[in-house]
Amino acid sequence: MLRAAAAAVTAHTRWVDDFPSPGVRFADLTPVFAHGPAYSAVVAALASAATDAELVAGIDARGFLLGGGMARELGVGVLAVRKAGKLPPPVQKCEYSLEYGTAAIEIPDESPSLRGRRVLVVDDVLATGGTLRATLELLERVGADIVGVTVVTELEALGGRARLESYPLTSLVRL
Ligand SMILES: O=P(O)(O)OC[C@H]1O[C@H](OP(=O)(O)OP(=O)(O)O)[C@H](O)[C@@H]1O
Ligand SMILES: Nc1ncnc2[nH]cnc12
Repeated sequence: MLRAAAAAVTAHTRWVDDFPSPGVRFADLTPVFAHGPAYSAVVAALASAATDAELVAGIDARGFLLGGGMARELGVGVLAVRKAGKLPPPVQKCEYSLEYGTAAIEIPDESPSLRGRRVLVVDDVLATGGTLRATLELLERVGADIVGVTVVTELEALGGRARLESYPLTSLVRL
C-alpha cells in the first residue's frame, strides 16, 4: 500500500522552479490530489500512520485536503490548523519561519478541548520543519497527545526531520 502511494506521488508531483521566490524548487502536489486513484492511495497510506488517532489535525492549506480524507478513513474528527487571523478568538498562536519567509498559525484555545486527545498531524510537504514544529508546539500547549506526524513528501536537504526528532514522523516519499 505504501509503495503504491509513493509511486503515485512521484508520478503526479509537479516541480516548479523559482516559486514562490528565486532559488526555491517548489513541490506542487495539486495534481496528486486531483487524480482520484492517487488521492485515495495517499490518504489511505497516511491514515495508516496512526490508526489509534482520535483526531486528525491538517495544516493550512493542503493539509486540509489530506486531513479530511484521513479522518473519514479512520472514522474520527478533523481539526484545521489555520494561518493566523482566520479563526475567531480565543486562539493559541505560534510564529515560525520556513524556506521562503515567516508566518504564524493558530488553533482554537479551548473549543474543542484537545487535552489528552490522541492527535495525528498531517501536511503535504516537510521542508525546514518550521510549520510542523510550530503546529506541534501549539497542540502540546493545549495538552494534546501527538500519536503521529505524517507528510506526503519530505525534502531531506532542508533538514526538517532533525527538528522533529522527538515525534513519530513518517513520510511517503523522501527526496
Ligand atoms: O517545513 P516548512 O519549511 O515549514 O515548509 C512546509 C510548508 O510549506 C508549505 O506551505 P506554505 O507555507 O507555502 O503555505 P500554503 O499551504 O498556504 O501554500 C507546505 O504546504 C508546508 O505547510
Ligand atoms: N520546496 C517546497 N515545495 C513545497 N512546499 C514547500 N514548503 C517549503 N518549501 C517547499
